[in-house]
Amino acid sequence: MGDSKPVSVGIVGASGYGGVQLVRLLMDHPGVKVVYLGGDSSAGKPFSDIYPHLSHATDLVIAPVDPEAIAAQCDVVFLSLPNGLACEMTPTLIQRGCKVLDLSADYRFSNLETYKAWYGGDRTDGDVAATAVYGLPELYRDRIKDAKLVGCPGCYPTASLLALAPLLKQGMIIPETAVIDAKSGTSGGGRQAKTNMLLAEADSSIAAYGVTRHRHTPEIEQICSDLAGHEVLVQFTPHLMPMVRGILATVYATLRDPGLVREDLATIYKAFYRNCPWVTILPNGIYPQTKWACSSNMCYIGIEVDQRTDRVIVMSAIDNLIKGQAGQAVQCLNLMMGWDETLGLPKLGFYP
Ligand SMILES: NC(=O)C1=CN([C@@H]2O[C@H](COP(=O)(O)OP(=O)(O)OC[C@H]3O[C@@H](n4cnc5c(N)ncnc54)[C@H](OP(=O)(O)O)[C@@H]3O)[C@@H](O)[C@H]2O)C=CC1
Ligand SMILES: CC(=O)N[C@@H](CCC(=O)OP(=O)(O)O)C(=O)O
Repeated sequence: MGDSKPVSVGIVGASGYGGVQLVRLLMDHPGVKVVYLGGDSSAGKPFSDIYPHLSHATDLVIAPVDPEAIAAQCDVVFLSLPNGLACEMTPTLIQRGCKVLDLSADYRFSNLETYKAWYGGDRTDGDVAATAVYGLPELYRDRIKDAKLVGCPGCYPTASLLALAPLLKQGMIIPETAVIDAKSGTSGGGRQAKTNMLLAEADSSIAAYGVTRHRHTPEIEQICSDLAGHEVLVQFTPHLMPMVRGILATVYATLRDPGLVREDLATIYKAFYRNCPWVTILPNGIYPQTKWACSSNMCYIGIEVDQRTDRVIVMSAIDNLIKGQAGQAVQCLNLMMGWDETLGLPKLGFYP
C-alpha cells in the first residue's frame, strides 16, 4: 500500500445488513476508498437517511444499479444482494476489469446445476461462474489470491466448515456420520420485513427450520466432498434464536480412531489453522459463545470427545454478519489485493 492510491470500491445493496457492515468496515480500511453505493428501493436517498448513525462516515447518495457506471468508477465491487441478482451484473463488471466479491449464493457452486436445483432460475453466465473461487480463506487462500471473482460463503457454511475441515481433511471421521446442529440470530435473515422475524414471533422462542432442505446443505456438502476427496452428505439443521447476531454450529461425527482424545484433536486443529489469524482453537474444556465473536471477524472453536460413543463434538461460533458475511468478504479482498489478511478488520469483539 504505502503511498499508493487507494483502491476504489463500490457496494451494491448498501442499505441491507451486509451492505451496512461493509460500509462500516471499508470506511475504516486503510487500503480502500468507498466511492459508490448502489441499491433498488433506496436509490436516490443519501446513505445517512437510512443509517443516520453513520452520517459522519459518508455523504454518498445511493445510486440505481448500472453495471457500466459502476465499472467506470470502481476497481472492486461488493455485491450484497438477494440470491439471483449478482449473476445478472457480474459478467459486465468482470468484462470491464473489476474484481467482484459476491455475498450471495450465486457464485458459491462449482456445478451450476446444483445451484439451479436449490435456488431455481436460469443462468446464462456459466463461463464467468466457472472462474469463481469459493471465498473461505482458511481453506482456499491461494486460489482467492489469484481470483477476480469470489463467491463468499453463507454464514452457516462458514461456521460449519471451519468446525469440520480438519476432521475431513485428515480423514479422522466417518464423513457420513457428520451432523450439524446450528443456531442463528435473526439478522441472518436480512433487513426485509418478515413475520417470523417480528419481536413477538422470534423473542423467547427457538425453532428449527428448513429441516432436511435448507439451501446451505448442498453448499456445505460441496466443500466437505472436496475436503474428503469423495462425495459426502451431511445432516444440517438450522435454528432461529432470539438474538440479533451470531451463529453457533455444534457438529457431531464418529471418529475412525476411538483412541483419540480431545488433547490430540486440539493439537491437530491448532496445526491445521496455524496460519489462520481469524480462527481461535479454545483450550480444553472451553466452549465458545456467540457473544465472544460479536462484531469481530473471529471464529472460536471448542473441541470435545465422548469416549462412550466415540464421537467428536466441535463447536464453532462466529458473528454471522462479520466472519459469516461482510468481514469474510473483506478478508478475501485483502488476499486478492496482496495485503495482510487482517487489514482493516476488527480483531476484538464487543462484550457483553
Ligand atoms: N445476513 C446474513 O447473515 C448473511 C447474508 N448473506 C447473503 O448476503 C446477501 C445480502 O444479505 P443481507 O444484507 O442480509 O440482505 P438485506 O435484505 O438486508 O439487503 C438486501 C439488499 O439488496 C438490495 N436489493 C434488493 N433487490 C435489489 C435490486 N433488484 N437491485 C439492487 N439492489 C437490490 C436492497 O436494496 P434496497 O433497500 O435499495 O431495495 C438491500 O440493500 C444475501 O444474498 C444473503 O443471502 C450471506 C451471509 C450471511
Ligand atoms: C436466520 C436466517 O434466516 N438465516 C438465513 C441464512 C443467511 C445466509 O447466509 O444466506 P445466503 O446463503 O442466502 O447467503 C437463512 O436461513 O436463510
